[in-house]
Amino acid sequence: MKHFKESMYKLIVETSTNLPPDVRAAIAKAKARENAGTRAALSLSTISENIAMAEENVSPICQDTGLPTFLIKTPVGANQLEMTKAIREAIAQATKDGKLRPNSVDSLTGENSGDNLGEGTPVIKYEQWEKDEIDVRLILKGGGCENKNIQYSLPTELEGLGRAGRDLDGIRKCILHSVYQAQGQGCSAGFIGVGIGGDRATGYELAKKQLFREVDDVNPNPVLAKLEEYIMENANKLGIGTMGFGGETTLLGCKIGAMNRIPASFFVSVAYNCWAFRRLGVVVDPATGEIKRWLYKDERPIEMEVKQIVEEAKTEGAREVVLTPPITEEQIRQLKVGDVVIINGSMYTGRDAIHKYLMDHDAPVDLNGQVIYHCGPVMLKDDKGKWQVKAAGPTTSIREEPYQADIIKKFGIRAVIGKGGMGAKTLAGLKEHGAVYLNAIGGAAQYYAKCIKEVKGVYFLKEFGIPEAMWHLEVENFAAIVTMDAHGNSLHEDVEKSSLERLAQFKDPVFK
Ligand SMILES: O=C(O)C[C@H](O)C(=O)O
Ligand code: SF4
Repeated sequence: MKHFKESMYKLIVETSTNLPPDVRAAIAKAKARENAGTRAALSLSTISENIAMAEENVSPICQDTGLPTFLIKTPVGANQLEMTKAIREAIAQATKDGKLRPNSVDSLTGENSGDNLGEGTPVIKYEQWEKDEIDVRLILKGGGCENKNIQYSLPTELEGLGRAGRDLDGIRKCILHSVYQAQGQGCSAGFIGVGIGGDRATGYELAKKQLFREVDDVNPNPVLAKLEEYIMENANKLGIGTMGFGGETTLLGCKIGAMNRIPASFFVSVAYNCWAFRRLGVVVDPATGEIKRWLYKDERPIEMEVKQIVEEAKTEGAREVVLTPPITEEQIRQLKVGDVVIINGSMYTGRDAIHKYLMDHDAPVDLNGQVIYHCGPVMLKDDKGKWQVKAAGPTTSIREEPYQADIIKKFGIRAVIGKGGMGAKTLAGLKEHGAVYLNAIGGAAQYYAKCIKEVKGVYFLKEFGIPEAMWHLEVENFAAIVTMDAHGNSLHEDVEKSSLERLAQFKDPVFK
C-alpha cells in the first residue's frame, strides 16, 4: 500500500477541480433548454466557463470544497487504520496546496484547524466486500447546498401541496416541495438524493448515498424509477431556474432509495447538491495502493458543447452599468432589477463572522460607499509572501439577513454581492439607505478569481481564519446582476411567489 496516500491525493485534487462527465453532460443539456440571452442561459454559460477554467488551472471549481466524504469498499482484512491515516495526510497536503479550502471549524470556539482535519472531518465510511480491490469514492459537498437538505416526517402539511400522507403520493409531494424550498440558494440547478424510510440519521445517510449514483442510471426498482422520472419532469416546471433567476431547468438529477422503517416513523430525507457536484472515485490495487482505474469517468462527447456555450456567453441584452467604489447614493438609485453591474476597484469580503462582529464593533476600514462581497475564498501565500486568490465565488447571503440592513446603515455600504438573495428586512434596508443587492453566480469561483487583480490587505485572519477573514480585493470587470434594488423590487421574492403558485398545480394525487 506504498502508493495509497499518493492515490488519495490524486483523487482529492481531481474531485475538487474536474467535474465528472455525467455532471457536465447534465449541465450542457440544461443549457440547451434555455433560451439564448436569458439570465438562466447567461448563468449556465458562466458555470460552463468556470468548469473549463477549473480543469485548466487545476484549481477548485468552487471555493467551498465542502466536507470531504469518502465511501470505501475494501477486501476483508484490509488495514483500515492505515488507510485512514493516509487519507488524512492527503487531505492536509491538498489543503496546503490550495486544492481544498481549510474548512474544518471547531463548533464551540470557532477556530479553523487550518488543514481540514478535526473531530468528524473528513468523513470516512468503510464497507467490506468479497472482491480483491479497494473502491474509494469521494464527494465534496459544499455548505450552501447542505443547508438546503430537508427531512419530512409523514404525515405532514406542505405549503402549496396540502396534506402529504404516508404513501407514495405523500413521498412525491415531499420531494417536489424539497426542490421548491431550496429555491436558488443551494446553487441551483441541483441534484437531489432521496432516502425513504430509516430513522433520522440513516434516512439522510441513504439520501446521500444516492448521490454516488450516476446521473443517468436507471433505478432497478420500477416504482422508484417511475417516481424519479416524474420528479425530473415536473420539478423542472417550477420555474426557479439556475441560481433562482427563473428558467427552464431547476433540477439536474433525482435519485431515490428506500429502506424499511419502524411503524411509528416515516421519514423522507432529501440531500440537495449544487450544480458543482464534485463526485469521483478510483479502484485501487490493495497490494501497491496504486490507482487501477477511475470511476465516473466515461468518455462523452461533450467538450464541443462546453466550448460552444462559452462562445454564446455574451448574448444578454441587459443594461450594463460600470461602478467604481466609492459609489454614490445617486448611482445606486438609478439601478433596477435585471441590470448587470460591472465593478472596478475595491471590494471587501465579509461573511458570517464579520457580519456578527460588525454589529457591535467598528470596521477596520472606512466602508462608506463601498462594496461588501459575501465570499470565503481559497487563498495561498506565494514565495514572496503575497496572497494569491485560488478560488473566490459568492456564499449564500441569507445567513446574513439578521445583520445586513443594520450594517448597511451603520457603515454606509452601497452594494452587497452574494448569491441566493436576501429577505424582507434587507430589502427594506436597501430602499431606506440607498443600496443594492447584486447576485453573482454561485460556484463560479475560478471565473471570479480571475477578476481579482490584487489582494490589498486582510483583516481578522488570525481571529476568524481564511474563509471568514475580511479580504480587501482589487477587482476588474467583476460582473453581477441586480436582483434586489433600492426601490423595493426583488427578483427572489418574485420567483419564490411564482414558484409557489406553480407548485400548487401538483396538489392532486398522482400515485394512488
Ligand atoms: O462557504 C462557501 O464559500 C459557500 C457555501 O458553499 C454556500 O453555498 O453558501
Ligand atoms: S457556493 Fe454553491 S456551488 Fe459552491 S459549494 Fe456552495 S452551494 Fe455548492
